[in-house]
Amino acid sequence: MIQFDNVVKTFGNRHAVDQVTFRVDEPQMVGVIGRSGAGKSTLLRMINRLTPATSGQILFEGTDILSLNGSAKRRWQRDCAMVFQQFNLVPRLDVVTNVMLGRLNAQSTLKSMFNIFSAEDVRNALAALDRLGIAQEATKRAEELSGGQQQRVAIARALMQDPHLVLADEPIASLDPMNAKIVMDALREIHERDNKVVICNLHTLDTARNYCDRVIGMRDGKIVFDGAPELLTTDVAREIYGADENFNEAATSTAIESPDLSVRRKDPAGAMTPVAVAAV
Ligand SMILES: Nc1ncnc2c1ncn2[C@@H]1O[C@H](COP(=O)(O)OP(=O)(O)OP(=O)(O)O)[C@@H](O)[C@H]1O
Repeated sequence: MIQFDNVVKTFGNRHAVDQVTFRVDEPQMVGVIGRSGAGKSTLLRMINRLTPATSGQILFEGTDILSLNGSAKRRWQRDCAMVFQQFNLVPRLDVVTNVMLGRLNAQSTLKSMFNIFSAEDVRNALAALDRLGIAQEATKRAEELSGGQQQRVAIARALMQDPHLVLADEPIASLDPMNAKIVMDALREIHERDNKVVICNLHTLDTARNYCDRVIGMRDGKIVFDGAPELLTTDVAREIYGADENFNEAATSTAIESPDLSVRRKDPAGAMTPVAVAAV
């Protein structure tokens, strides 16, 4: 599916992402963790070409996405939907229009300029909002919604893109624990029901452990851990976060109540397996 080969991103003489190589070969929910400045956002932003890579290759199903230009690049950006920490909605527009903006790259420039959407777009947007449990807010302005509701609108907008993969850059960093759980549950549901790759930057270890099939740990731009959440011991976490023996996991906790993934996480063959034996 997606493959990184020796990807580097430098800002001046600083390596934000340093020789990163990994591949995701099946629809997985991948959590990327690491302390602030480790390179998580830069990694994600290179996938959808918001940040240009300095060198290396990113392949999606064999296509070198770093060399895409013009309409091919726009099509790719539609195919990998991005969810941001700050939601990136248009505050004064109503919710349903915000969701339909996910279709923009799929329509003509003229239609895009005037926000002209078809009846089918409206139906699909309402269905996406319904799936996220907020269809009743469709006619409100985005700015009238709580943070958690706005993030669900942003996820509905991502769904409108019918993406190949969903990239979420610290989607719960601005949310309280209850809304964080709703948003993480929604991302997990998209992964499971639609069989999508979801790559999610997370600040907190417990969220990565609870929701992800695979965790990538970054430190100083490099991948220092790549494995199943069960392998993410305190010692490994210490290495990722660069903390000494006084490292306290609670400092990276959001206290989200754990979902019961024991009956949900899939093995590579698609069969359900308990968390303890789930493979990367
Ligand atoms: N546009 C930029 N210009 C210069 N330096 C940048 C830019 N974007 C990121 N960096 C630097 O690259 C490094 C990695 O940043 P990045 O935002 O990817 O880290 P992060 O792990 O996502 O951090 P956080 O969790 O705080 O968002 C940092 O040292 C950062 O200062």
